[in-house]
Amino acid sequence: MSVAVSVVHLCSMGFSDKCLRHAVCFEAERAYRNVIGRSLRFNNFIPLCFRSKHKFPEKFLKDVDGYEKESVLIGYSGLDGLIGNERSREKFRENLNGKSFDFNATLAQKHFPCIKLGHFPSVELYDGITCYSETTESLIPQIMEGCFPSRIDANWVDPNYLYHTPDSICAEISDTNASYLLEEKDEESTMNSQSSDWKTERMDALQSTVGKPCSISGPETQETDISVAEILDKHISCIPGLNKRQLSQLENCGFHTLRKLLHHFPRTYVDLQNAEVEIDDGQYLIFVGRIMSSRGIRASGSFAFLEVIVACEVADIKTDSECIANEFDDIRKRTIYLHLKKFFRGARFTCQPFLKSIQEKHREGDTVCISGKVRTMRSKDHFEMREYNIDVLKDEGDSNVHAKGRPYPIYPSRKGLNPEFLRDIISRALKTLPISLDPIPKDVTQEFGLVCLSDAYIGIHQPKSLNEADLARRRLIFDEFFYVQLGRLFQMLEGLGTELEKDGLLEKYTKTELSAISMEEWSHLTKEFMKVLPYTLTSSQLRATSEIIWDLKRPVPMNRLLQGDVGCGKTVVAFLACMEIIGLGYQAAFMVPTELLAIQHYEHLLGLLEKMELDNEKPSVALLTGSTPTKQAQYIRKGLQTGDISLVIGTHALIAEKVEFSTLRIAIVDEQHRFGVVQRGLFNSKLYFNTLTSQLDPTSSKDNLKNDVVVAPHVLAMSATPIPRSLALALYGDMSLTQITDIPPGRTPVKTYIIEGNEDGFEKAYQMMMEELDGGGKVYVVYPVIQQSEQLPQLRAASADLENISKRFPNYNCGLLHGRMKSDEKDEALRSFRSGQTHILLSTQVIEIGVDVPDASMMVVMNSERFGIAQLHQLRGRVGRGERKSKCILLASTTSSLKRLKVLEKSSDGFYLASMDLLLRGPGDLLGKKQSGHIPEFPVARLEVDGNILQEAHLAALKVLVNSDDLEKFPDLKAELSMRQPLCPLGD
Ligand SMILES: Nc1ncnc2c1ncn2[C@@H]1O[C@H](COP(=O)(O)OP(=O)(O)OP(=O)(O)O)[C@@H](O)[C@H]1O
Repeated sequence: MSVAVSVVHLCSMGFSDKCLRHAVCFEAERAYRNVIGRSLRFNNFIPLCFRSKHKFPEKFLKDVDGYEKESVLIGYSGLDGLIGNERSREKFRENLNGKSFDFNATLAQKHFPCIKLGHFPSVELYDGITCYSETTESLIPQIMEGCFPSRIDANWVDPNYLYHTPDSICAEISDTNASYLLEEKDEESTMNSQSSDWKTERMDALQSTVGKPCSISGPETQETDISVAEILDKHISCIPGLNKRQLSQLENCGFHTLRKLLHHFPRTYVDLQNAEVEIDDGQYLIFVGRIMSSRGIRASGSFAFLEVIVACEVADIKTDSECIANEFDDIRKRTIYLHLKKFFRGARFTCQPFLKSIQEKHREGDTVCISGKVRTMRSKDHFEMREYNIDVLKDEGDSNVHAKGRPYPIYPSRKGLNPEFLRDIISRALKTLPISLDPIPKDVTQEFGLVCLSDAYIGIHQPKSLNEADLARRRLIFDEFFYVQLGRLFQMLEGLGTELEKDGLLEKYTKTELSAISMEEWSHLTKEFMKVLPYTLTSSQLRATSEIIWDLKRPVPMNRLLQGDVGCGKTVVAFLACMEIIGLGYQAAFMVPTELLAIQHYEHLLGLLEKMELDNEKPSVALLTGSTPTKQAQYIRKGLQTGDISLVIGTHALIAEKVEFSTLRIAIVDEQHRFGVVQRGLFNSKLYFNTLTSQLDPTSSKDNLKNDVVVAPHVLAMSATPIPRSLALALYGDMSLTQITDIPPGRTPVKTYIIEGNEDGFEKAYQMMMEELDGGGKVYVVYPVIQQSEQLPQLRAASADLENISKRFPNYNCGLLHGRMKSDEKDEALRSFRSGQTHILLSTQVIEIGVDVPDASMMVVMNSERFGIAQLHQLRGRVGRGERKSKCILLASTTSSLKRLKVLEKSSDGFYLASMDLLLRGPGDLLGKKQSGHIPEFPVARLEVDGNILQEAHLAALKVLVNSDDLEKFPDLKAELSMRQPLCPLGD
């Protein structure tokens, strides 16, 4: 007989002789440690066996009181493992006497009120002959068919565990999962072609998950009568084998549902076979090794540190050629030692208990995967790492980890959850997913080349290759964008009354040519302005202008992002938009992040306007910055208030409280990512407010009143850098995205040279500078700092180098430009450079933003290792803006950075370089870690890299809505959408 005994928490099984025979569920409240054997944990069915006849369990249960809860996996294959104590073991055998034992549960309950009784039919688990997969299948439905009392229901032990020894449990779980999920699949097969066994098993698991049958017919169909949302939002208790403690642990970490758990993505993958790499000082590398020691060391009364030493075997570089000769057999290895260090300042960190606790976090002998930046130490083969991630791996020899060469997922930690435990739980959660689970209609996923959702989850958590992980990642990013787009468009459609209006809106989005306006319909002023441009617009510029003007003619305020690579000509598009607004009789404001840029735009515009023949219609333009003299600023503000000034270009000064407009109709924000969200918001909303108050002010000129003036201004944001927040805004449906994709004709890519900053390198750079100057070019020399510093003597400084460069190039004039100069000095420096008075401009990165000197043809960047790739791309964009062939020399003073910078030699594509920048920042940051590229709504997507997926997601959302604008045809999708983007009424 088997009895279901509830001793408050978990569950266990009955057994006969040394084999497990029966499942018996019980729950036990307390843990018990160190009574029998070293690792006997918890409530291992002791009370079951002896309660009435033996002193031992009584003692055992008594001792249990006062012990804290302990995590439980019952992993004893028989009595020997269970009872370490020889005497107890004998007694136990005597008692069993070959038969099933009896246990007086009622008596036990009386004695121990914590014991609760329930009934549970005997279940054959394992008789040593039946194969596990068969039993698994037969078990799950039986178990789940409501025969459990409800509390126990959620906590049954996964039968898979019951015949494992504790040490092998983790390995086995993953092993079974791996074979379950991957091995049965043909290496060549696609993610959709799982074997039928696998399918059946997943279906069974699903059945156990949702408690009702489903009708998944295979990858070709995705019909289930259970919605995807219903499956994904199931409580995690549906994952087989979780005990109460694990459940509450997971819940405490926010993993309440399958979805939450499955969305805990690996932060990176390690190819453990290639973790042995060439070591270069200053690089981010990944190693696998074994912990040699872990010590908490008190260095002084207020300073302590933790030092963990890890020994790793790496390929011996000197013998590389021999290695190749011997193929893989004889690769010579050497051992290197990584010293992982963490420092603690403060007296409280120097006490022994603290030091002991930190050193005990790492166990000697553990195999670990470490990623971080290495620094060489004095002793040979010793490296220091101060910023690192450390993950304990399964046994290095484990075939799962090493031999198969699969990417090994590394999870970000969550409230101290053991990553190994997380990996296993996720792996079990994956089993519960049905095949081809996907709320997005199949034709959409096919059209956009996406893997189905369930495969994406498997691919991200258990990829067979990095390619598979990448496909999965792409799908998950797509979803992140798709549901936002779908939600916004859906809300917009909901807000429209008639079908006609809905069709109109969808048409606008689907046929973008309808949302542009032909040039003939531009205002007279805009057309006149076009005539004075010294060049013809590129097709991208034309399309962008047409789209913007189309929006400007609508009563609804535009909210648009104009994105284009450095030097593609965004400014002129913005000027044309201003002309259109002014031509319609309104005002425009143009905000830029630096005074230098404001002046540049102002002068550029004045130059163009001067050429216009229409004297009466010429717009009045003003410049308003922090340095504008008070009187003049007052005058300008008055002009804006009365409407005498139709266009103002300025810096943050434009958002000052005092600035009011008469009829502001467009607010342009250049290099918008340079402004904070608050500043931009202030600009947009404040202008609106001021427009209103001006209108309500009885003293303001009546002539300036427009009927529709109480409308927020149109907003046009511009950015060269595909920066996250701006694109994120573009995502929210109400902000549209316009991209300039081509560059003005006649431009040649800037030729880039990466040169080591040693004596020879400088000599070479100076020589090239001389050639350029002699050929009539102008040169920027960019420095990381203004003044030499004692702390960083290796850095070249702009001010300090002025004399040196002037001496070097006696026939040419040098200028200096940096942020600490006064506004007029800066302006003068740039003006001289532009006019050709100075030929060499020594500058800091102030020139990075928007500075436009079209005939500047060469840039030399000192200590370029101090700049990011994306930043160097922006800097480099200051040259090559005219027809003259341009060069950029990046002098790098560390050898290790030369490799990193090489990417700039090869590419001038801003998006690509942004993505390389991310990759080069370190291997640990690819997924799931919040950093500059992340915003909370998009945990996987890197907006600066994944912008193209955004566009696709937008099209897909439209496609779905064109098919069914109320989503009634796609109930699954609607349910999923309401989970991800609650469908609240328009105007939330
Ligand atoms: N269609 C065109 N043909 C030739 N030259 C052009 C064209 N459009 C713009 N330009 C010139 O290209 C240069 C760069 O233009 P602009 O400053 O507008 O670029 P941008 O996109 O704002 O770049 P950045 O992001 O670096 O500020 C300017 O000198 C401008 O006069």
